[in-house]
Amino acid sequence: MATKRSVGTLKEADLKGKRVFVRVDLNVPLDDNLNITDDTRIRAAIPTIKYLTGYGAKVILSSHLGRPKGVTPKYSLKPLVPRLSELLGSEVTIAGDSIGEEVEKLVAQIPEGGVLLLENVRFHKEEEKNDPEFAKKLASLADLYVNDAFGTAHRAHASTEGVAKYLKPSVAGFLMQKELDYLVGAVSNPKKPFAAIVGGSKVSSKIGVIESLLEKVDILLLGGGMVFTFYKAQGYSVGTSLVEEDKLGLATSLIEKAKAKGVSLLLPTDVVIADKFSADANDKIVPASSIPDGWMGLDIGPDSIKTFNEALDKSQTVIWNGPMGVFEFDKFAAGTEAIAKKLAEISGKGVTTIIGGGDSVAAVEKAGLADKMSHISTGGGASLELLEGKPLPGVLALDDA
Ligand SMILES: Nc1ncnc2c1ncn2[C@@H]1O[C@H](COP(=O)(O)OP(=O)(O)OP(=O)(O)O)[C@@H](O)[C@H]1O
Ligand SMILES: O=C(O)[C@H](O)COP(=O)(O)O
Repeated sequence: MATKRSVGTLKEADLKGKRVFVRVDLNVPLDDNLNITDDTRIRAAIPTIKYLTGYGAKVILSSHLGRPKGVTPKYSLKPLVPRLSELLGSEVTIAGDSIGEEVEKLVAQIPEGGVLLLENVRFHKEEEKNDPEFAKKLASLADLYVNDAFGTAHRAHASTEGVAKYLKPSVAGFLMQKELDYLVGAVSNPKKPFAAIVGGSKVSSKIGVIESLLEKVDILLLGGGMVFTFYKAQGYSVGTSLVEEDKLGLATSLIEKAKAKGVSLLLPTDVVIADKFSADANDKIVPASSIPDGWMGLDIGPDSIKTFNEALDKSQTVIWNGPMGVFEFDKFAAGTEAIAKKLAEISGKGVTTIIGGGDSVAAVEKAGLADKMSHISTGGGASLELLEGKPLPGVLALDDA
């Protein structure tokens, strides 16, 4: 069963004076000094919280951070409090735990329109086990449940799935709804022609998404490290490029499947190659069919960019997952940047452009083009699973619309 798109949403009448348990995904990157290096997920959580406080609800926020094994100070949510308070325009209180007497006392003290942030919910091993008793304890804190943690919706954990069984109504927040509108709505009912761009390092991690997209798209553009497995399967020499030897047959069958479905599958025609995997490697551009021994492909070349751009100019809906090359190294970032620029340009002409999480989002942000896209997903793994057509437990657990 694919994930449903229509879930119950927030209704103002239910809110005044109510205690609302809001699961958000505040799993943001922190540096060694615990400074937030990208606050996108905090900003994305704000509209739902503001809506709830604006209608006089008492908001209990819950999130995980990282993958702690037990209570681990470096995974505390405390460093997030100043930024969260600043963005909300009001002081957020943090509890020392997510269940227990102290938490219950703090919940009882939340004023109408106030926000209490519970400590990292993964400090309890019962969270990831989706332990029903733990879920019941979380549920007992509140009158209703809002799940706005799209980035964690692929996890069936106590605060993302279990709690919805014990707390009604259980509804989606605005971020969750927006993600579903784009990643389920636009993809299942796209304006055509519909193009997908899939890149990233390995074909093995994108098989599901490629197979699922082949059922829906008119054009499929492939880039990144995975293309060398496709080249090798076609008999090209690929030098020392990334190749998954056990996926050669799969690459051939994906090419055949595209043909059978009438999908225009475009592989890069030229590549930027390097003599080592390094930012200061020597580089040159060669046709895809002639990568010399000892060299590896690290980006798509200018001819491929031109062909990909022409295909994108014909499209009305575009979804992008995975960079075209090793964009972390400036020398091999041009292909990824070119795609980001083209998508920004066609977005301005009314084309729906969806960036499906993970490294492609980082690349779009690095290029300063994030606000030009129709939708940038806050979920890496979650958006990939959704695009693969897998049900998301955190969404399935919510009430129907
Ligand atoms: N030609 C290449 N050779 C080796 N690595 C590559 C190549 N092209 C891209 N990559 C690497 O692929 C990585 C991204 O791959 P991944 O499959 O994780 O993409 P993603 O789906 O966008 O990210 P995430 O897994 O975070 O959602 C980048 O770190 C990039 O450097
Ligand atoms: O960053 C993510 O993808 C989400 O916050 C989920 O985190 P997890 O992979 O540790 O479950």
